[in-house]
Amino acid sequence: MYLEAANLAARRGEELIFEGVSFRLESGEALVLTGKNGSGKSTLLRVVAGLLHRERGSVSFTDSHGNTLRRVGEISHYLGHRNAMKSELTVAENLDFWRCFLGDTQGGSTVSIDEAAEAVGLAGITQLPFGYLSAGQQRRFAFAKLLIAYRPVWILDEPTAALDASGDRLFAELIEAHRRKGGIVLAATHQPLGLEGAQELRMAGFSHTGPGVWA
Ligand SMILES: Nc1ncnc2c1ncn2[C@@H]1O[C@H](COP(=O)(O)OP(=O)(O)OP(=O)(O)O)[C@@H](O)[C@H]1O
Repeated sequence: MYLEAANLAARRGEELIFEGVSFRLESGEALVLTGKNGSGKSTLLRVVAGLLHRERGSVSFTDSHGNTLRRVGEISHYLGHRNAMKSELTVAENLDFWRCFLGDTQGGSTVSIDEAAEAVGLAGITQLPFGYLSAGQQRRFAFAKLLIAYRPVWILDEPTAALDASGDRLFAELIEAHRRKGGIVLAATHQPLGLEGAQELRMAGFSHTGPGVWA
């Protein structure tokens, strides 16, 4: 499997945010987007996920023969700045909603809601309303969403925001486990995620971004 972006450009309002962005990730690979506030990391993630219109270029998910498998939005998890959970529903109700909504994509394994809670270090509190939880606990359960429905591509925007040191390590281990099973990861971050052999794409805003942006 390959996740490929070719010559992408995106606009927010009247402004061209970046252009000429290309990358190609194979099963098991990770690409980390870095760069200052406003440099376009979230915009690029949302364009790849199909949540924002692209000005130019293409995004594809293909097999080794170049055949398009599915649209990227259908085979990816997108974890944005916001957790996309309802405060008044319990954690279990939120995760159950997401599992039904996302369905399952062939080719991988999933875990139960209780197992996902345990995997993010929060077993036993899934009956609490999501809104009762601390910011770090909420982020952990937002991440649990990635474990209950299989998607080969994980698109993560500041995944470790609000986490303590043990949460950082936990998320890194979960991401690495996903990669070992052939998953692909695209993540924006301001702090090192500690991902083995990850490539880096430094976003520099429109004036500097071009085909030679690989660090
Ligand atoms: N809805 C919007 N309408 C217009 N401009 C926007 C909108 N959202 C973002 N922008 C602009 O797009 C540019 C890139 O924003 P983006 O959120 O992609 O940056 P970022 O690198 O993810 O920043 P941060 O590190 O702060 O999260 C910024 O200049 C921002 O002001």
